[in-house]
This record gives sequence, structure tokens and C-alpha cells, in this order.
Amino acid sequence: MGEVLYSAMEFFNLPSEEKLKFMSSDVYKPARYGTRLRDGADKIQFWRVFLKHYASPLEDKNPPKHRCAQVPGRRWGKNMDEGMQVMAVNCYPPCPQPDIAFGLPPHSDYSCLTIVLQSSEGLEFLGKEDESWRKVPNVHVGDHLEVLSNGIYKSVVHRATLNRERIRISITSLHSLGVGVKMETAKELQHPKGYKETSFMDFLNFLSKNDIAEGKNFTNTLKILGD
Ligand SMILES: O=C(O)CCC(=O)C(=O)O
Ligand SMILES: [Fe+2]
Repeated sequence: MGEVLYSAMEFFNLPSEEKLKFMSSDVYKPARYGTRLRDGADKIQFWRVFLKHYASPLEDKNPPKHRCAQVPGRRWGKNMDEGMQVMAVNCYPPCPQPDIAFGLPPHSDYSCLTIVLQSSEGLEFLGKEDESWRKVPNVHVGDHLEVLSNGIYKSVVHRATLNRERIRISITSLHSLGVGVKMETAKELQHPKGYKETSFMDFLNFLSKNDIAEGKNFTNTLKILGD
């Protein structure tokens, strides 16, 4: 585990000109270094640099441990194995005023499941009962699972906080269906259906046009509102 974080650190220690070769505002690019989700387009700057890498399909990789995850009436292990894995390597430098800045603002992930490895504490999630921020366990549910479960499992709103003393590295692995494969609500849970079907590509299209830091929320665009 330490070794993975160490090699992530090695990347961020490279000279700027090496890292800038990967910089792009194109959200469709399979490997991208940046400071904003859409460098050059997004107005708000967070205290973070990141490297995102899309890995799809997963045939060459070791099967991930979550392949047998189930929701009522539907097993989606095979679809996940043939699905999309996005790795985000985040680097948060020490921040002189951690109380007034964010590493990453509150958001949910476009994934079924996200697995996080962090070099030190900083990841927090919003508790639904009392609206307070708490430390996040290392696996959380994303928007995709909210659609599949018709809202039984809500995607976890989380944020990355900062500290004054040391660099913090996190590596997130986001697992979802294939890039163009539509996720729909399980038939047995459609009473009534609360979400439109959607794919990872739909999310990228949304991301290319919206600044998530300004509060635009992808899941809200999927909700089917009753009368
Ligand atoms: O750095 C963290 O702890 C969170 C990262 C995160 O939420 C993300 O990459 O989507
Ligand atoms: Fe996230």
C-alpha cells in the first residue's frame, strides 16, 4: 500500500514540464493531469493536483474483490468485470489556511463503487441523519448504484479536507459499467421508476458542459419527478 502511494508521489515530484505533457481540459482523454476538472474552463480552483487514468475494459487486470456484490434480484458482477475503472491520483499540498479552502468540494462519484486509499486522514462524508461531516470508510457508493437500486442506496456525498503540515495523497478507484453501457434501475425495484437510465459517457458529456464546483449535480438530472 505504501509503495503505491510512494509511486504516486514520484509522479507529482516530476519536473513541471513532464507533468504538463498530460495536462488537458478534455474530459474524454484517457489520461489527464490537471488542477481543475476542466482546466481553462472551470472558474473555481481547489487545492489539488491530480492524475486521472481511464482503464477499460478490465480483462487484463486481476479481478477486483467487489465482483460478487449484489442488489436484490440482480447480480451485476459480470457487467462490472467488463466495465470501466477510472483511477484518480490526487495530491493535496499543505495549505496555510485549511479552514477556508477545499481539496475537493462536496460531490458524489459517478461510479457503482469507489475504493479509496489515503496517505492520511482528510476524506469526509456527509451524514444524512444530522448533516455533519464524518470520516469516510474506504469504500463508498456512487451515483450508478443509486440509479440501479432506485434510490435505496444513495450515492455518498463526500469532500477532501486539507491540513497545514503535510502533503496528502489519495488514490481513488472508481468502478462502473462499460463507457457506453446504460445503467438502469433494476426491474424488480421500479415501483415506480425514479431515475432515467444513463451511461458513463452521459456523465462525461455532462462534465464537459458543467462546472461541478458551481454546484451542478449529475444525479439530479436523472431523477424522474412524480406528480
Ligand atoms: O482525496 C480524497 O480523499 C477524495 C478524492 C475523491 O473524492 C475523488 O477523487 O473523487
Ligand atoms: Fe470523489
